[in-house]
Amino acid sequence: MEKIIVRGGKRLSGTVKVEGAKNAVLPVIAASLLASEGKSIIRKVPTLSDVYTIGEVLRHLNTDISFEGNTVYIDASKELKVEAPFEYVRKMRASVLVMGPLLARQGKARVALPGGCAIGSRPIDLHLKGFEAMGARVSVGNGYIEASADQLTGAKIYLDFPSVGATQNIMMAAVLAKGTTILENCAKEPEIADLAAYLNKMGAHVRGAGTETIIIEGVDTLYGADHTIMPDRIEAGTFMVAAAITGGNVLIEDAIAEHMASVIAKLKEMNVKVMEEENGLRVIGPEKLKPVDIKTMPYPGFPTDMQSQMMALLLCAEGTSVITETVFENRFMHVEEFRRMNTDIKIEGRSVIIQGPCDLQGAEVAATDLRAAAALIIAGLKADGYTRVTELKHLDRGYLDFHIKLRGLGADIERVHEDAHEVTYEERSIATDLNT
Ligand SMILES: CC(=O)N[C@H]1[C@@H](OP(=O)(O)OP(=O)(O)OC[C@H]2O[C@@H](n3ccc(=O)[nH]c3=O)[C@H](O)[C@@H]2O)O[C@H](CO)[C@@H](O)[C@@H]1O
Ligand SMILES: C=C(OP(=O)(O)O)C(=O)O
Repeated sequence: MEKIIVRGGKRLSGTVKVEGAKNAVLPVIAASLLASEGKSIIRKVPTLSDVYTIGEVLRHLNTDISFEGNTVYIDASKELKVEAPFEYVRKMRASVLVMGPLLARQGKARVALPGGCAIGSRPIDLHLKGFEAMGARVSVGNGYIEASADQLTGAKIYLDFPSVGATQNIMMAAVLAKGTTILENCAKEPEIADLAAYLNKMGAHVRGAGTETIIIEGVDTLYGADHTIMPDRIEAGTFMVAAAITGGNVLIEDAIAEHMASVIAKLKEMNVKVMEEENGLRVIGPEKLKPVDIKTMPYPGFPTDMQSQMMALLLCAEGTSVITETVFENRFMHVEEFRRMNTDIKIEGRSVIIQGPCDLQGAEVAATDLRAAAALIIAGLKADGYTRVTELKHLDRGYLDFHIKLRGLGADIERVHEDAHEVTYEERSIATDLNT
């Protein structure tokens, strides 16, 4: 078993660069299945375990995919298989994003039901309703969802909730449908606009991505395209919180302020200085943090993917803060782990009440999801003594070289095997690299 061991008390300073966004690259790689001609080149790809998993799914579906550093080459021109088995979907629910492209291109998709996960039940009914509205027959049986249609047709679709995944899956189905699709109340996350930009480079006609109405005119054929993935706004936000909790001074290179307005607003309300510089955002942590209330919401609201990291920061604020989680039904599993670090947190329904400032103490804690992993490490940066964080498979889904980047900023942190030798970058790459 691997652990990250962090000894609190160091102020972070220096520069850290963010990777391409995990939540942008997964749908973009899935969308590459739509190209029946030509090859795609995807740049600034973070080499995370989730990215290798979607790569395995594409290989299984009969595409040629290869990784060279941060660039991925995809040739999906051969006849595709249509089934994404449970072994992949179980590892990563975003595997369901191959459903829209397969249905659009092959007229059929069979994908294992994703089931719940550590943050809630996460159904995909809105994805399926969208496919049905475009004329697909959808059935569920033996743990699989099957959808088929000789030719999808454009439709007017209203999403009951602005689901990120449903917006992406329906968009990817609609680009090859006959006629026009109008998708209303859709998700407005920057990752949706990134996907639309890639689809348009492939020859699609998508307008309005990033607003609540997306209009898609179907085309007959899509082609491979060259696309650079947007910077990861959640990784950027995570380092902003890490800088703030240590009273540090850190430049987060490639962070885009426009993508992070809600996070920046809350940090400023807490007395953290956030300044836009030419190549990123500078964050300077204050002597004393002010408490704030936070409610997670779809974009441009406060992101649920920053909720646990902000909880770590609010533990150090002078007074009472309330966090309300409205996006996922059960994303407070990390509270029990924070309690092991001498904190005062109460859960009331969908809210937590945090009484700060806590005298954080290092402890052995287990990551419950990928953002919780980062949040526990961040708390460890401030805690007295050693914090040992286990279940690092979650961290590796979403953060590349997290401890190495923190150490570059001055943190006292290492990643070790149970037998206590430090895990090198090469060892981890060998363990996850699809090409070996
Ligand atoms: C790979 C990726 O990009 N993951 C992100 C994506 O997940 P994901 O696309 O799964 O998130 P959604 O926006 O779809 O889910 C939000 C809420 O809608 C519900 N829902 C969703 C679809 C559906 O058909 N029915 C339904 O009820 C979900 O259970 C959840 O409560 O957006 C989330 C919300 O910003 C982020 O936390 C995830 O990091
Ligand atoms: C919840 C997340 O991802 P996923 O939807 O892939 O589980 C996340 O990125 O915080």
